[in-house]
Amino acid sequence: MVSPSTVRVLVDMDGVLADFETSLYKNYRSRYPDEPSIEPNDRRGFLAGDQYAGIRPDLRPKIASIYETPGFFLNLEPIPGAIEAINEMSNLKNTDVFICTSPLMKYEHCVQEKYEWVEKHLGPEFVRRLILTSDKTVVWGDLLIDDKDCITGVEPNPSWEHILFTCCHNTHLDPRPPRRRLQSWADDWRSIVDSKRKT
Ligand SMILES: O=c1ccn([C@H]2C[C@H](O)[C@@H](COP(=O)(O)O)O2)c(=O)[nH]1
Ligand SMILES: [Mg+2]
Repeated sequence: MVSPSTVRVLVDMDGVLADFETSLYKNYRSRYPDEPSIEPNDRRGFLAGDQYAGIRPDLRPKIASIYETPGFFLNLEPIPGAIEAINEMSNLKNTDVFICTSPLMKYEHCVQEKYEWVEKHLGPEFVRRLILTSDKTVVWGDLLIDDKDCITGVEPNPSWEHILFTCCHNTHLDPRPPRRRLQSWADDWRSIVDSKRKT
C-alpha cells in the first residue's frame, strides 16, 4: 500500500495565532488618548503605520512605539480558536505544522517574546517548530495560512498556496478564485489541509 504523503502547513503568528491588531489599538488608545485612532473595523492595509501616517505623519512613530514596547508581543492574546486548531492540526496524521513568522527589523524584545509566546501558549515542543524569517517565500510548505494580503520575497514561485486568514485589515479585500480564504479558526481549515493530500 502506498503511504499518504505528508502535508506541511506553515501557520503565521501575528493576526493568525496572536491578536496583534486588538492589542495595538488598545495600547495605543491608552498611551495616546488625545490622538486620533483607527478602530480595528476601520483598519485597511497590512501596516498600521501606513494608515496612521495617512492621518498625520507623526502618528507613524507613535504607533510603532506601541509594538516596540517590551512585553507587547509576549502579552498578545491568542486569536479565538487558534490554540485548539493548531494543536488539533499538529496531531493529525501525515501533517507537519510549523509556525512561520516575520520579526520586526527592530528585533529587540520581538524575537525573544515570539519564542516565549509560543512556549506559553503551545508548550516547549512547539518552540522547535517556530521559523522566524523576513522572507516566507523561501520556506517550503504546501500551505501558508497568513493574514498578509501580498507575500513576496526572492522566490517568485513559492512552494506553498497562500490561504488568506481574515483579519480586520484585510476584510475589504476580495480574493479572487482560486485564491482561498479562511474566515476564522471556526472555518473549515480541515478541508483546506485535506485538499493538499495526494492519496
Ligand atoms: O502594522 C503592522 C503590522 C505588523 N507589523 C510587523 C509585526 C511582525 O513583526 C510582522 C508580522 O508578523 P507575522 O507573524 O509574520 O504576521 O510585521 C508591523 O510592523 N506593523
Ligand atoms: Mg500575520
